[in-house]
Amino acid sequence: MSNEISPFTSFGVTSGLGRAIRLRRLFGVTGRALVVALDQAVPRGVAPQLAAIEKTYQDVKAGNPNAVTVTRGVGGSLFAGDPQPLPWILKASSFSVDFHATIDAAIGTVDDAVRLGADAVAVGISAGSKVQPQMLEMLAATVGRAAEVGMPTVCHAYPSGELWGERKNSPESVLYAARAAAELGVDIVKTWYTGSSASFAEVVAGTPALVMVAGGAKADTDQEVLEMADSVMQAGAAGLTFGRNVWGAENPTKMIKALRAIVHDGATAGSAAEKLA
Ligand SMILES: O=C(CO)COP(=O)(O)O
Repeated sequence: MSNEISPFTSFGVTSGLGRAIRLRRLFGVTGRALVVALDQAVPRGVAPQLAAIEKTYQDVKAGNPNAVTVTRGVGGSLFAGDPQPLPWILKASSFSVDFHATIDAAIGTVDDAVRLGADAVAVGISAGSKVQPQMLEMLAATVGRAAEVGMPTVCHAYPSGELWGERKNSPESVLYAARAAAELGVDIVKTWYTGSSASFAEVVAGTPALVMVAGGAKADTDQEVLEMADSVMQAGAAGLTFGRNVWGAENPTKMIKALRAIVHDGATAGSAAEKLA
């Protein structure tokens, strides 16, 4: 046996290789990703497209996003019979429609993510909520366990707490939420768009993690969705995690292809719109 030390020598017995392989499945070699979130039923209600989750998943899959985000129940039902499932992120916490919009509760674990074959585990925090400290504890515990087993972590970090007052939705509040998640050691931070490329570039610059953006409420037109995506990528983000503006689009498959062109091929909103035709 050779005594040479190779860069791969210890990877077989550490969690580092597992984390690296999973991140590579999600972000390829470019470090960019388009993720489609299908986890809104518990926090936002059962939209018709989420009720018909099997069809919606097939439409999404046909657009070839880098991954989907789902809860363990939906993941179990979608992927068990799929010979070639998409890479996926387990949503392991949730807030609750209308009643508890600023409290994320644990609804899954890092060990579920391992058992179910997920490529990352996602937990949400509502920054500025009265129970922010408890959510930070949940996130810290998730990051700690994920590090032990080589599972990348995602934080849906929103400044949705009731304590912001007039500063809610401000670029300052978005930076705070994103930065809090990064401070806890999260790999991927997903947060709200700030409304302009310049202000979002400050969020990216102040957040030492891969930064992604949520799509938010359904936009009036597809073009608005593409313009937001273009502006987010111009700001230096690692990608998009869009839900309602993808599965709620008239043609989710075409919307994904248009967004892919922006995220992966550097297309502008104008040129990507050709893929919607
Ligand atoms: O990741 C998301 C929800 O978990 C993003 O969803 P929306 O794009 O619908 O805001």
